[in-house]
Amino acid sequence: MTSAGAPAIEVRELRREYRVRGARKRVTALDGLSLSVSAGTVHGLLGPNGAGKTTLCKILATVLVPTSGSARVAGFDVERDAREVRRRIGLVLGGDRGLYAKLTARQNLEFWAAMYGMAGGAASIRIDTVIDQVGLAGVELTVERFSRGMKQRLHLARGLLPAPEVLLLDEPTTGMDPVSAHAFRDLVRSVVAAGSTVLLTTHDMAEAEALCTEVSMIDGGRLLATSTPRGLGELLTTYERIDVRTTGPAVAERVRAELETRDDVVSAAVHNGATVRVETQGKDAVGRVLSALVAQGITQVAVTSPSLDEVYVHVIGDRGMDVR
Ligand SMILES: Nc1ncnc2c1ncn2[C@@H]1O[C@H](COP(=O)(O)OP(=O)(O)OP(=O)(O)O)[C@@H](O)[C@H]1O
Repeated sequence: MTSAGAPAIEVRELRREYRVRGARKRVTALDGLSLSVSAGTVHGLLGPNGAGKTTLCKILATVLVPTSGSARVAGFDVERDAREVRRRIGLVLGGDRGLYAKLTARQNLEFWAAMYGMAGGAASIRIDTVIDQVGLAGVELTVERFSRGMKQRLHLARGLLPAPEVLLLDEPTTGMDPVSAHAFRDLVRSVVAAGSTVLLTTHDMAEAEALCTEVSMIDGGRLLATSTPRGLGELLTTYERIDVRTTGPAVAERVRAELETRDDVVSAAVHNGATVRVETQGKDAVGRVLSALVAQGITQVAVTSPSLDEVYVHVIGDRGMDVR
């Protein structure tokens, strides 16, 4: 295993162009991307369609080579040490790709185990373990009769089969119902608790917020920002939000007008007649505004931070959004 705290993934100035058949110009999928993922964490890659997320996963999995730049996984270079990288990763692309419809989950896994060079009793034990881990034990159906969620779990089982140090998950919960997605996230947490590192691409801000230690936002093949989900909110602006409950519209309007004149208040607006929504900005602004409210006898307040989807809209815009 990569030692805790050391980068499990290190990407430097990564560039990947695609030649498009019939067209003269090339598509730049990755445009000088640099990124570092600490071992033992879940790192989210968030970005709209075409941002370059899948291309990055494929390069890290040694399926594609970079046009320029470098990438290391578990300390090994994806080009020079591709074999070493392959022994340490699991790639889960999702969808129907790579699943054998006429086989059961176990038969699919037996096939892949053979592909990984696993054989005999050790392979059988490992298959039992991963089938159990993803909740497919006892399912005798062939894959053609699987739900979307079951297929995703089988994909994950395949990714887990070689007990990877680094697991690359490309939109693993797309199309899953909320219950399956919740169970899937618990499973990812257990994989990380057991010592692996997970890189997860997603359009789903709620997923990134629930699961990721850090999130990188990418767009146009470039890194826009990396931070904790909460830190990204602070990076955008240091604001926090206070919802002030008043006794009625007249009081709400008076409170709004007073707050609006303050330097540490970005905006104050009346919602639903009696609630004033206040956006504050700056260090300790919330504390000062709360003190001013209490001095006026107002104590019904709730303080919240911006959610990741609000940050996403500010940083990237509303392209490719999938806010659930
Ligand atoms: N095989 C290919 N040939 C030509 N262009 C490609 C190829 N694969 C990807 N691209 C282009 O490269 C860019 C990045 O695509 P990529 O699939 O990596 O993005 P993504 O962030 O994973 O998008 P999505 O969320 O839609 O999966 C896009 O402009 C895409 O059209």
